[in-house]
Amino acid sequence: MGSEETGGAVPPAQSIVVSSKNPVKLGAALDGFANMFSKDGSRFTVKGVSVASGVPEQPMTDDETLQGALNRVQNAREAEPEADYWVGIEGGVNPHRGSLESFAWVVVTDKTGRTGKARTAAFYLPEEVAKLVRDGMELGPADDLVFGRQNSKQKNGAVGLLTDDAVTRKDIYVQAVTMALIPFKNLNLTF
Ligand SMILES: O=P(O)(O)OP(=O)(O)OP(=O)(O)OC[C@H]1O[C@@H](n2cnc3c(O)ncnc32)[C@H](O)[C@@H]1O
Repeated sequence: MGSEETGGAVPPAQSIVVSSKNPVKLGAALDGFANMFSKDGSRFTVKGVSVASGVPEQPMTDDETLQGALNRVQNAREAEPEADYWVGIEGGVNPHRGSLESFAWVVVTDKTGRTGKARTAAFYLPEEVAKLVRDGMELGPADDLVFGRQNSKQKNGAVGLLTDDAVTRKDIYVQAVTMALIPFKNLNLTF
């Protein structure tokens, strides 16, 4: 029975602030929260803010990438203190057995300080892209150069280009946002 039928008030939407203006990250945050909480009847709004990551534009290790996501959450909270949740998403690469793997870290925090972290699935970059990144180019522009695209980082991303959209950048980010919300779904457990 819906709340209108019972005469109950519809609970207000909860606000999510994402520390980026990249539509891939905003869409992934909204879909991740909906995956985890829409069955509970929760509704969400999302807003993006541009904040510093505090790490290089192209994080080059797993730890640097996680640090960027943590810094973004902190900076988003300072910029928009009235939100219910803050989400930091940082894309990065990491050297692995002679190749470069690509992935992102997601960090979510709420007003109480409860925090969840998750890493996306990782995939290996082709040498044509990896060489440009090792030489100092960001992954987004390197993809655009190798694949002849424009602003692919705000569209299907490297993984979308490499899989012909069987898996997109947003797909792997949605899954990681959902997993980063595990501590918010299991309030009786310790994380
Ligand atoms: O505006 P922001 O939030 O910074 O969004 P961004 O797309 O630039 O993303 P990041 O700073 O998190 O990522 C650092 C760089 O790595 C790139 N990157 C990371 N993961 C990627 C992916 O899956 N596909 C394409 N580019 C990716 C990204 O485009 C940047 O050039």
